[in-house]
Amino acid sequence: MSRLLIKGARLLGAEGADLLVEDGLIREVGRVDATGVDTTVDADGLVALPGLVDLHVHLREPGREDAETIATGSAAAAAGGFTAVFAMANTSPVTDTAEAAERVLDLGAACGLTQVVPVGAVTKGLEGVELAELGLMARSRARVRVFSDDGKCVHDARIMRRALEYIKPFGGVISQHAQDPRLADASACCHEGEVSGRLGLPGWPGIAEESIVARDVMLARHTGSRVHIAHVSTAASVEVIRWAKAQGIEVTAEVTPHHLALTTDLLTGYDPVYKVNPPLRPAEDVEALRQALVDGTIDAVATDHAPHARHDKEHAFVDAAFGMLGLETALPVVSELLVRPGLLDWAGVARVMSVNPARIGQLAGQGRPLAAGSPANLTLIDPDRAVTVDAATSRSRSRNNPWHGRTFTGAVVTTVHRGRVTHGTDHQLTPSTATENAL
Ligand SMILES: NC(=O)N[C@@H](CC(=O)O)C(=O)O
Ligand SMILES: [Zn+2]
Ligand SMILES: [Zn+2]
Repeated sequence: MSRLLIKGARLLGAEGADLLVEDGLIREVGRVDATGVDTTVDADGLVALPGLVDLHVHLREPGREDAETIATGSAAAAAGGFTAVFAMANTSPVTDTAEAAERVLDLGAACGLTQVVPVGAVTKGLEGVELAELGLMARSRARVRVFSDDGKCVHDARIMRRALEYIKPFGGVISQHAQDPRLADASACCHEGEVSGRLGLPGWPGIAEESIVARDVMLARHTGSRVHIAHVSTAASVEVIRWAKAQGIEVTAEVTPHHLALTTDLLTGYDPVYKVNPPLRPAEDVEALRQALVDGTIDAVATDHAPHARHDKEHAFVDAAFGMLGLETALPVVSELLVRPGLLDWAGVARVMSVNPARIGQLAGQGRPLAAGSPANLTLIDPDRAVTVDAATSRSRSRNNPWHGRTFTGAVVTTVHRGRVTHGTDHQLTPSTATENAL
């Protein structure tokens, strides 16, 4: 059995410690004797976090392998420090059956770079009319717990209510893409306000999100079941979620790195790389989202990694596809934006990027403390390393990266998934068996 030694990592709340990894588990933490070890990772000065977990990615397989595959998306995830990702159901065909979910699970396992967890559709074909096979997906080998029609809103209140009732017995959760299709239709592509007026772009008003968030927290209260709000983007959505949590309603929420950092005025150049759903919002919303993440109203950072092929993205703004890449840049953005200014410490990052998303998505082997007996899913971070984003070197098959050319301080150095190094700088590993482990 291969034995991996991680030497001198900064564990949360502690100084340098060694971690001995064997058979996919953390065996020892503290001062570890290096004899009989196959590979050593020098983690001097690096922060060790439980492996990052992303509740919201689009891997495009099956159906749009020209934009991303489970293999390229998994590689991007590993490079970004993620040991688990939830793959949204808006593929072609849609993940709306047990077989489809198992296929995604198996393709992910075959890659072995990160845990690929299929999200099940709420409605057949994401059409919003008939419930998908929620129970069969839950009972399948894929053990689906997160259901979402993401890309579309479950806008019919009766369907949403039935879905919440159905998933309650097995502790499932509905991740809602909150967009009232009447208040923000398919053409809406810019925050409705001064900028959309000036640019002549169809407006996507905050109320289209907030009204669904308000309805869904009431449905969660009524059913006693769990709702998760995907990519929250406005201050008023945050207010509703804060109120709902104070009532004890079972609601959780995520925010993307781009909604924490980027604002509407970036659209003035009509660059489609900034076209995303929900749209980038004004600075007041961005500020409210940061505060909500820091005070726990928003539980998690999720990337909504949304790769698109050039021929879908490089169009006039109104015609381009919605979405941007996120897996490889999430940790650097969070480090730069929240950790360096002192808004969040590394324990806070572990909470919003690992512990909470693992809990929301019901993943037993993820988001666990780095202690003896835990599965060896972990991420080593250099908090002082500067990285300049180069869209051309992405592991993703797509290039729609809104951070191209930006420099962030804080970088993922090594990712360990089930005891194997899935991402790492070669020179960090001792030469003897480095190649065997460094995929
Ligand atoms: N976020 C996006 O702009 N696009 C997502 C769909 C979604 O998350 O709603 C996609 O699938 O491309
Ligand atoms: Zn969405
Ligand atoms: Zn999405």
